[in-house]
Amino acid sequence: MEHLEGTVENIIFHNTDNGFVVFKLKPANENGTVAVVGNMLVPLVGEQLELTGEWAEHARFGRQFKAASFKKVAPASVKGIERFLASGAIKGIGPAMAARLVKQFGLDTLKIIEEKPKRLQEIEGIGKKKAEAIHEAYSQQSEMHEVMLFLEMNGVTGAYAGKIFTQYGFLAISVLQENPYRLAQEVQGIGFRTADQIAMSLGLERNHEERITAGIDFALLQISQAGHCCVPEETLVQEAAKLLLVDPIDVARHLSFLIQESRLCVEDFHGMTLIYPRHLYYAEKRVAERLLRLKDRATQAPDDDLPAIVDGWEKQSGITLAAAQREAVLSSLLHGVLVLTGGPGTGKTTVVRGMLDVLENQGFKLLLGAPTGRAAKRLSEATDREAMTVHRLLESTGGVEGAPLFMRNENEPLDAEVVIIDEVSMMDISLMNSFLQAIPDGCRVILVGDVDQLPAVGPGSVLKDIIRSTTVPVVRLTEVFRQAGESMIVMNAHQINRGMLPDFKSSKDFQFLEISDSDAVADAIVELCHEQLPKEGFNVSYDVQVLAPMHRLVCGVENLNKLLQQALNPEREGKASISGANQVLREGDKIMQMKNNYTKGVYNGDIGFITGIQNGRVAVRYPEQNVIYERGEIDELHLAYAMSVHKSQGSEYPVVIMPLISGHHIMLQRNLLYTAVTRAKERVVLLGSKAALNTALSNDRTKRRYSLLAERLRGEEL
Ligand SMILES: Nc1ncnc2c1ncn2[C@@H]1O[C@H](COP(=O)(O)OP(=O)(O)OP(=O)(O)O)[C@@H](O)[C@H]1O
Repeated sequence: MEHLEGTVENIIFHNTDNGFVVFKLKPANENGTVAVVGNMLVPLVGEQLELTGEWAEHARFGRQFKAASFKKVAPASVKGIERFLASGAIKGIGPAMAARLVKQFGLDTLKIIEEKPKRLQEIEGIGKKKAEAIHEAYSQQSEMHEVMLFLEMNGVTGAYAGKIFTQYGFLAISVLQENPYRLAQEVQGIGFRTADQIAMSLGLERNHEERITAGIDFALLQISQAGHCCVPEETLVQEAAKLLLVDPIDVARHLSFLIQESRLCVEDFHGMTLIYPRHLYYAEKRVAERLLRLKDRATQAPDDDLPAIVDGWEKQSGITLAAAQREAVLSSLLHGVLVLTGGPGTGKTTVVRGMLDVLENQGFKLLLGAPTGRAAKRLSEATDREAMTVHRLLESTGGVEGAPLFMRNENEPLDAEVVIIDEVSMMDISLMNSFLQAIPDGCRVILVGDVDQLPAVGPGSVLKDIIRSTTVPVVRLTEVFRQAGESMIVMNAHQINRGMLPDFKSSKDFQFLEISDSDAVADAIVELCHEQLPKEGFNVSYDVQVLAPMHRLVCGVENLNKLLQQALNPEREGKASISGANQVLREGDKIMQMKNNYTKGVYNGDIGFITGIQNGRVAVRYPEQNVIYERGEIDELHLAYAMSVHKSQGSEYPVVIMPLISGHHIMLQRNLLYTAVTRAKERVVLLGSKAALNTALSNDRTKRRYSLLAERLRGEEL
């Protein structure tokens, strides 16, 4: 790290969203100026700064100083003070007035403005009112700078300082002194680790109770991000102690306190103490309560000869239902809650169509939904009826990640007598809770999904737990109705689901390209996308999806995206681009929205294309709408030439390409491969080693997620 001291000459560029600023600095004891870049509150012209950072060579702008942190030095010379005041920093003082002020008060000018504003009236043109106004404006400026200085001194640099100041304004110092961990809860973009770093530099004790609380919260957050609703007490204590570097006994003691205060929830189950974050505890409990209530409350169908209704439908549609399929349609007429599960080609769609027809015939008002836009679209196409995302169904009105706001809830329930949701394996416990709260008593709920798919990204294994509980009617379709010749993908998906080697020989619809070296696998994927598939008539942007088991390594999502971007949408004169976290986004790129943004109406997993980039703003075209992202929001976007299998859930693509390499062994699981393969409609190309394929096939130890939904549904003593 190097130091640089000097006076700010002028501001060249300033981005208000992320605090990025470029300015010219005149170094002390040197002629000329240098360019400084960094993330910080915009300095004032004439201000003297002490910067720490490093010199760098910019391809277009040449040598510049990249400032990591800065410290303000009060202008020490009369000239410095005059420049500072002349810069317009203080409302009411321009260059002429600045000159008069320093002429009169010299080095004491700032002190007089601050402490003896009455004396300002000694200057011609300054009356009582104006003197007060100058004093006021200066105090405000200095207060802000005091906050910035305080943050700087405590190791909070650039963008963070800006965010903290934006959130708390002049209260920032007291918030930080009281409980710096509030930042993790209240300031977007600041997590536990940053807040902890600030707290440590403020001298907070390792064992401080706010620190331990924050550590426990963070450990719980990580655990829920791994898919669990709750966690055994010992695991939580160990995790938090490791994170905080404190004695587990202290964590355990504090945990008991948090439970006593009802800030966390607890459940004892077979001698095991399970800890829940409050929202997940209530979500799980209410999902169970609601399902049990709705189960037996369905309004009866007007006709009572139910088998005759199904017979009538078979005749009219020309389809003879298999026994399980028939049972499913009948059950939809009988029960308040019904689960329909089965793999590809087992007739789920056929059965749903049957259910819709018979229920509609009985006069029931129906609604259809699915957790993602893509899945809703497919459901709508397959049933010739309107289908919406669950978020739209519930009339999402914003809110933030983890705390969405829905217009539809127990007070304002959905106007429906039957609601059918497809791809339910993707619904986490929170969304299921919001959904069930909006179902009026008497309304039927039909949950359709493939329980062998990967579970939801969010916490819980709702579909699996409901089935496991055996308290809700479940129809499981196992017979495959597609012929081998008709679809090798479906046949092979079932082979994979049974842990058996797929058939790669019979059709080019399902290929395995054996390549042992990871770099060669990555190259082959690019070649397929860039050369071969387009030659065969595929539109790679729309028809082909590369899925990877992991983010890391040569064949991980990140690297494949870089390689594919280079090949499919290379840099070109006149094509605008913008740098984000670990990626460059370019006009024409295929991108994915990475989290639910309720305000913009774009959701985790939505795919779009960048249509323009201007002044740090990115325009994206989604199938349903165009959306503008401000500079500070572009981290919500990620290149999507390649994506993780998890993110592909609920979508289907003509062609799926997936690397299978040993380096990804921790992620190679049967349900991951099964989920990937079942995304494809026309062709699957797997590339990699047989060993990796075998690992994926044989590993069916899908990690059990901690949840007590099944037990609650069974009414077990907890
Ligand atoms: N009882 C049946 N008799 C004859 N054909 C059937 C029957 N049930 C389903 N099929 C046929 O089997 C194929 C798969 O059915 P369907 O699309 O309903 O299954 P699915 O479970 O929704 O599959 P996917 O998830 O792959 O779309 C379709 O061509 C359908 O017409």
